[in-house]
Amino acid sequence: MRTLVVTAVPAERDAVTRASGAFDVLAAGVGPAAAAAATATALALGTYDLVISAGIGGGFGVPLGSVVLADAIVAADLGAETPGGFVPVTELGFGAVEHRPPADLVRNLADATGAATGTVLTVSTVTGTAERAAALRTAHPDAVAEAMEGFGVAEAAHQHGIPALEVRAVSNAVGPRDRDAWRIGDALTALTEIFGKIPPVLESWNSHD
Ligand SMILES: O=C(O)c1cccc(C(=O)CC[C@H]2O[C@@H](n3cnc4c(=O)[nH]cnc43)[C@H](O)[C@@H]2O)c1
Repeated sequence: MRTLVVTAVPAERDAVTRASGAFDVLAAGVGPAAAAAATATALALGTYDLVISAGIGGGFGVPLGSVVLADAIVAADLGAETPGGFVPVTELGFGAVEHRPPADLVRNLADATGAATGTVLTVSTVTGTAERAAALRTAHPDAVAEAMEGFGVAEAAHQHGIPALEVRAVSNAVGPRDRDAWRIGDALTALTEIFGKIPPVLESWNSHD
């Protein structure tokens, strides 16, 4: 199985490559557009069976330095503001706001790594207030993390007919901006640890499906 891992920045790419040589790893840039463009370009080669969006992220009620796996990858701010509140593009008759990774693979990975599972939100703006964090929690009660690239990677993968996963190591809590509280080093270490455990799970998933 050939797996492409898409990170935002070189530090995340290096955290993954330190763990294993089993992946092709690409640092695509920050945000869903850069992630989608780079992923689609790489997938056009036609050589990949799986794509993983990976990096650091903000956690909803999960410990800093822990890792979460997406069972749903959701574009949280793709829609329209209306007097009645936010309306996702799907309710306007367009596109998609959610991609679902293969459930059995997510379960196998969670069992092997101890990672928590849940919805991982993709946002174009890092949440920086308690009010916005509360609104996201209300709209997405199953959310465990937010980041900025997963939906772009998953959308590109979907358009190529390839499954996508999202793996986020939690560097900060989603909420009021507190840059000093971010634990980026711990999150990158956690990213390396989990990617060391992923290859055998992918191999056994591949051989059974
Ligand atoms: O505000 C700052 O000073 C600051 C310093 C370092 C990094 C940032 C980022 O915004 C990094 C965005 C980057 O990391 C992912 N990420 C990490 N935590 C979050 C979050 O709570 N919400 C959204 N994205 C997050 C994201 O995927 C980007 O690749 C800011």
